[in-house]
Amino acid sequence: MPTHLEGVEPLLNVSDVSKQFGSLTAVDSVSLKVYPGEIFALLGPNGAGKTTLIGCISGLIQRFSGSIHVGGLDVREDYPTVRQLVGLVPQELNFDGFFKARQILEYQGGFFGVRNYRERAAQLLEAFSLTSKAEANSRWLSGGMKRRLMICKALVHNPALLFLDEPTAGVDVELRDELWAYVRRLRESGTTIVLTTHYLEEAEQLADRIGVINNGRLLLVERRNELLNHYGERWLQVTFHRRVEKGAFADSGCNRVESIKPRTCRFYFRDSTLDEGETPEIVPRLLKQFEEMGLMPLRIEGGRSRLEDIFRKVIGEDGADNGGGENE
Ligand SMILES: Nc1ncnc2c1ncn2[C@@H]1O[C@H](COP(=O)(O)OP(=O)(O)OP(=O)(O)O)[C@@H](O)[C@H]1O
Repeated sequence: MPTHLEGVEPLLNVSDVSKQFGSLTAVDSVSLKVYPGEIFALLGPNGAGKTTLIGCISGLIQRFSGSIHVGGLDVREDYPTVRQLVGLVPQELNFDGFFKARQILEYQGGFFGVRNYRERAAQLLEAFSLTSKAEANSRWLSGGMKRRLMICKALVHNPALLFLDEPTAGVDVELRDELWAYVRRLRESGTTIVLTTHYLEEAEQLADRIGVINNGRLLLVERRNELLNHYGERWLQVTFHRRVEKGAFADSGCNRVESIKPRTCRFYFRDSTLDEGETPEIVPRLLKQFEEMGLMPLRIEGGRSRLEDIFRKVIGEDGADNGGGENE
């Protein structure tokens, strides 16, 4: 459990859930807790089991083993109540393009028994900058507007927990940034969000915690910064005034050293500083070593591994554990 959430009841509690499709195990013994107010990203390659897991949680899939509770209620035994707590934005369009944007939201409100469904629809159209399109046939909306309308539709009944399945799949950079801004605003207004994504940058930008899923198994769940620090490395790339072999740095104390060019080496090290601006303690030691070796650094650049590198590492380790190696 994240330390800042100790004592807080999880909004979503998935316990040892498995789902088979014939001989295929799409979700394999997954346990997961999501706490109120979080953005949780479920990260995994195609076919990892993300959509199936969301289907089990949101009630679309009823036959699975294990248990799932939302707000303390069992998703199968208390389905009608749980359905009111959950909103789902699927990957594909889920409205009839011949209805107007306003109608889609009002009908959805009616379906969920929202008393003031007209006001609610108008409020959502306003919040998602769709008021001017309220009376437009939804099939004529732009791709970004359609995505926003799908989010509105999932929010009509004011769910506590919102699932976004691949919210920015196939959208351009501008629209992606716009959708991210909406997701952040939703969280600020108190909605707990679980999103699935292939886009590592999306998880890196939005999520408080990240779960990595592969072949139906949840391989790890960590706070974003901890994940970066645990699996990630920082590096320092130094261009010297003369050629130098990476072997010359065997005693540098780094995890590894790479030769980038004849005069340029990259030094990788683990670092526990969370703050990007902090200088890791190995840096002054390296600089001293360069001086002792008579090496003059002409150019120094720094960076840290991105979530993408980490994802490859975790999935690669999983492949190795399973005797695979496809991802290595
Ligand atoms: N109704 C179904 N019948 C049979 N197999 C299914 C069914 N739904 C999903 N699967 C299989 O279960 C596995 C997990 O699929 P799922 O859609 O959950 O993956 P995903 O992580 O959401 O993938 P993507 O990122 O491509 O959407 C896949 O091998 C898929 O083919």
